[in-house]
Amino acid sequence: MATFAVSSGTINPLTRTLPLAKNTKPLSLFSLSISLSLKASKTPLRASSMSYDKQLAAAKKAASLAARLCQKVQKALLQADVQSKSDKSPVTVADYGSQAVVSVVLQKELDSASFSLVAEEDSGDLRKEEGKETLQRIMKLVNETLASDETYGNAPLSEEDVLAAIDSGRSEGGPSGQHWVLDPIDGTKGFVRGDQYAIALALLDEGKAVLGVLACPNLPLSSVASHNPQDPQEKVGCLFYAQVGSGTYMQSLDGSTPIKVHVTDLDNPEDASFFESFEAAHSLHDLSSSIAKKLGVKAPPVRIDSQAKYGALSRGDGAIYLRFPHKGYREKIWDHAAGYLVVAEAGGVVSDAAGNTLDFSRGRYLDLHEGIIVTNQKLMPALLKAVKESLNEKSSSL
Ligand SMILES: Nc1ncnc2c1ncn2[C@@H]1O[C@H](COP(=O)(O)O)[C@@H](OP(=O)(O)O)[C@H]1O
Ligand SMILES: [Mg+2]
Ligand SMILES: [Mg+2]
Ligand SMILES: [Mg+2]
Repeated sequence: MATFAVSSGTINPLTRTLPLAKNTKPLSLFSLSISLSLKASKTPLRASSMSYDKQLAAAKKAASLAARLCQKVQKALLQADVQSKSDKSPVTVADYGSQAVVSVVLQKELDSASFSLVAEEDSGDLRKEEGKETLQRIMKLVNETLASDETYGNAPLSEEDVLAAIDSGRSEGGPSGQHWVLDPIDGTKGFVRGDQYAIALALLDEGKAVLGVLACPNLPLSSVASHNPQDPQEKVGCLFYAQVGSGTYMQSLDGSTPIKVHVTDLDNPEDASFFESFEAAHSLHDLSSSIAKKLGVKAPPVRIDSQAKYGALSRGDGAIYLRFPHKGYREKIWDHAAGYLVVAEAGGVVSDAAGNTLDFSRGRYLDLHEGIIVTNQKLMPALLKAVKESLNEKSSSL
């Protein structure tokens, strides 16, 4: 299979040839390859106890276990060679299973009395007669996954427990109190293709994102830009996490020493590269091209699925992320909350096309002015200008 899937000036360096993350090399090798390729400093975690430390530890554990479940399903899916889009059942199983695992872990680790979760999936279809078999499969997967962690080994969940765990994600969120925000598999289409996906978990406090965790099982530990999927030595599986005011860290999903990451400090757009959705249905590729051209960006777009784009940008793999959904689409908070904080704490800026910061306090939807743009502080003024000009040209040509 090709190392790079190149089509019409586009690079997708992360094809399905990526191996799934496994327990592999000693930690020192991870640290070496990461620090060489990312030029990121190895910084010890802050010793002082922050107010969200306990929630962060629970969120990392929850996302890592959910990633384990997803990896298992994706592996089976690819081996069985049934990744046609018409066969949605394995995806459904992984989406629900991941949501149940995260919900259970958070409630076990934290005070469940005040637990509020805004999550993508609900159990409606699983409670129907035709959902019975799927529910059985999910229950088995969830129990196997929880049992793989020694702390949860001996109390298997019933079908009703699994349904309740999934449905705990029905919170509406909002501007007051604390709410977890979960996308159990972001980038479902990438997941089915064997490409990128993420488990994205954030915590909102009084409407603001205060924690962001992104588990990206297929993302290389080294930069996407230098990634060679045909190199069997190259490791994949990243866990990004950010706590408000404390920066962004990345470690291997297998548990290497965390390193602090930063967005690129590029100030010349000619040297920048930009990310966008792999799926043209999710973002207007033509509009991104026009913006990039105005800015003077020379490199072709890097198209990858899911909030792995935010993770990759937070460590400087690329400088810009452009997302312009088709008219009428309403963004959801779980598609951006975790990625937003991961980038913001790494020194980046995330805004809508008018330069407004994202507002996660309005419930399940993220209402904004046309599109989401992400870059570093130096490039943002020029990017906003290019976006404005391109949008004006687009509307005057209609
Ligand atoms: N028509 C559309 N326009 C924009 N985003 C869409 C869309 N249809 C689905 N999406 C969202 O795009 C997300 C994936 O983003 P990306 O293109 O960056 O991989 C999906 O998340 P899920 O896969 O969790 O459903 C979904 O929420
Ligand atoms: Mg999503
Ligand atoms: Mg999803
Ligand atoms: Mg979805």
